Amino acid sequence: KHLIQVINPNTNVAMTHTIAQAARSVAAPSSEIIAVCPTQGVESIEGHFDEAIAAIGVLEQIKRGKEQGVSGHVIACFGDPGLLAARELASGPVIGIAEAAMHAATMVATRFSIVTTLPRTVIIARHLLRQYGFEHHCAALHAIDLPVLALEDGTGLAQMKVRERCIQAMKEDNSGAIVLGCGGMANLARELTAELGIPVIDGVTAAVKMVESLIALGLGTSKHGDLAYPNKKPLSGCFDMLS
Ligand SMILES: NC(=O)NC1=NC(=O)NC1=O
Repeated sequence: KHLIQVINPNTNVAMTHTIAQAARSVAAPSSEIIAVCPTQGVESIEGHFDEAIAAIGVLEQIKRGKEQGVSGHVIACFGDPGLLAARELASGPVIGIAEAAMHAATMVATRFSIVTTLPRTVIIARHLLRQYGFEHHCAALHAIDLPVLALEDGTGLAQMKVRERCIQAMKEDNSGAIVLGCGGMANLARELTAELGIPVIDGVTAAVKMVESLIALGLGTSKHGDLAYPNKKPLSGCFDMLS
């Protein structure tokens, strides 16, 4: 069995469960999903400040996963917080859910739209589109204008808004696919794909399958150059947990 660590970078236990369920729904029989979230940090990630905090928790979990002998890691937040730092620490592959969903979308459509949570997180998705080279593949970005944890409040309002926004995007953007812009939306993709008749892509499930593929190909994170293990140096205060 290959252990695959799926990290919810926020500390919300309900969302960690949503993410874990989605990951396990597609995991191969040869994979075992270990779903975790930081021991300390922020309950939802809705901007640059939250991402900076969450990145430390991601690194702490990457280190723990390595100690547990996991074969690969997923960063299950649509900002892919701490992705490159995590790749320096990791031996196996590390894939972010935005990266995974965007790549999958470009394989099934020439253009895709993104439906995310708060308007202020749209800029983070834009930065990732540029970083990954997908600016010209993304036709539009939409926000349901609800906070991330509305997806776990049990009212179904956020899920209804996601559905409405996906239908609107399909009509307005002339995109062939839609990317769900939050780890907490992971359980909505299959139903929306069936109902809308358009690939609606969740990054958690996409990332799990991509990590499995890289593991099967014998591809870990390159340790040649900038993703080599961090230079050894003393880490002071609370950061000594990372040394
Ligand atoms: N765009 C987002 O909603 N990002 C996210 N914040 C979280 O806490 N999890 C996400 O996926």
